[in-house]
Amino acid sequence: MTSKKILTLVFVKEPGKILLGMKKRGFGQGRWNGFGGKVEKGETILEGAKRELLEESGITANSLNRVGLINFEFENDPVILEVHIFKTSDCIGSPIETEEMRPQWYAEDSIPFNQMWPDDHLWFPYMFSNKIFEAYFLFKGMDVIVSHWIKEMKNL
Ligand SMILES: Cc1cc(-c2ccco2)c2oc(N)nc2c1
Repeated sequence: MTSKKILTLVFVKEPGKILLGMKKRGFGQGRWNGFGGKVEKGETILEGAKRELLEESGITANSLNRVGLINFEFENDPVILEVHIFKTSDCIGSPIETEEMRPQWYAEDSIPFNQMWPDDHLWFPYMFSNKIFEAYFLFKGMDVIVSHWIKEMKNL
């Protein structure tokens, strides 16, 4: 019997560069990623994404664009992570380090994929080319992708 945990990921974009955060503790610690986390009771997924971006980076998004939906499954784990991916270039504030994340800008052509989740290099091209996508990844542990698919969508 599987269950779903809904999470968000927000990527802040400026021409030619992307803001990533080094996760300082908890799930995904030691990897660069977007900003996000759980969706709380009583908030929409969009509201949760904006809240997590502000909490983790100090940045306020005036608007977010939905770019992808990824389901992550782990072998021998009934909880599937349903991760809603957003992108924004319409923000207020400069990134600050928080307890959760250490922010850093990266040029689009020098993203530290070797210090990120192993799926990222597979779907980042969809995000950069403004292709809305849906994806599924089956993990064995935290580092090995057993199987996956990615498909471009007209909308989510
Ligand atoms: C298995 C997995 C989980 C996440 C995640 C957790 C919280 C938000 O996202 C990932 O994020 C990325 N980029 N790859 C990921 C793989």
